[in-house]
Amino acid sequence: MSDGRAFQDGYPEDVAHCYGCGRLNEAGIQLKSYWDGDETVARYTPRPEHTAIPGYVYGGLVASLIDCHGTGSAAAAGSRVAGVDEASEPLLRYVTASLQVDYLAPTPMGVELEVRGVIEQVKGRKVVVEETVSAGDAVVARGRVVAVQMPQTMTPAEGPVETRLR
Ligand SMILES: CCCCCCCCCC(=O)SCCNC(=O)CCNC(=O)[C@H](O)C(C)(C)COP(=O)(O)OP(=O)(O)OC[C@H]1O[C@@H](n2cnc3c(N)ncnc32)[C@H](O)[C@@H]1OP(=O)(O)O
Repeated sequence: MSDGRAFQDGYPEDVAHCYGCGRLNEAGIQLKSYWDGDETVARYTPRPEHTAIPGYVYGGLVASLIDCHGTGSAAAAGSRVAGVDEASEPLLRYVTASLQVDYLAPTPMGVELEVRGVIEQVKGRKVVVEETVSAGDAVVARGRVVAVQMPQTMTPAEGPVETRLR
């Protein structure tokens, strides 16, 4: 895994509040994604409140990991193509247009999950990312995210962060 700045640490401050990946959302997951060669990777250990049935992870959490690793991977890949310095400059902003998830096996609690992304396409404002979620040697979910660069019209809400997070 790459050292250095996570993709999400490169999000501009006014869009760093996402529940899944915003570094400024103290109640959130704060997922961190990195390059690993041509692929992308994130690791996360679910918390007790992410339980579906005792011992197993809620599918919505698995979907969130795929969602936010996908948009993070899109931000990194799209920014790279656009010539943004990923180590120091703010990354381009991408939002989820489409999120597909296939649950292949129950996801156990108490295990660090690994999310891997492969950049399938960078085309104009769109990036497509294919992903897997693994628990140890077992692939527990597959996913696909279509991310689109945030339109200029989708501006962050005004007011203090506490208000915007409500
Ligand atoms: C870096 C900071 C990032 C911080 C945010 C992290 C976000 C974390 C993940 C999220 O939770 S984001 C919140 C959930 N997502 C939204 O609220 C997005 C709501 N949807 C929209 O605002 C618009 O539909 C969207 C911006 C996604 C697309 O509208 P556009 O008018 O900009 O897209 P356009 O029609 O120009 O299409 C651009 C390309 O995307 C494709 N596309 C658009 N919507 C699609 C869709 N739903 N499925 C598949 N492809 C889609 C479209 O076909 C086209 O591909 P091609 O260039 O190949 O023709």
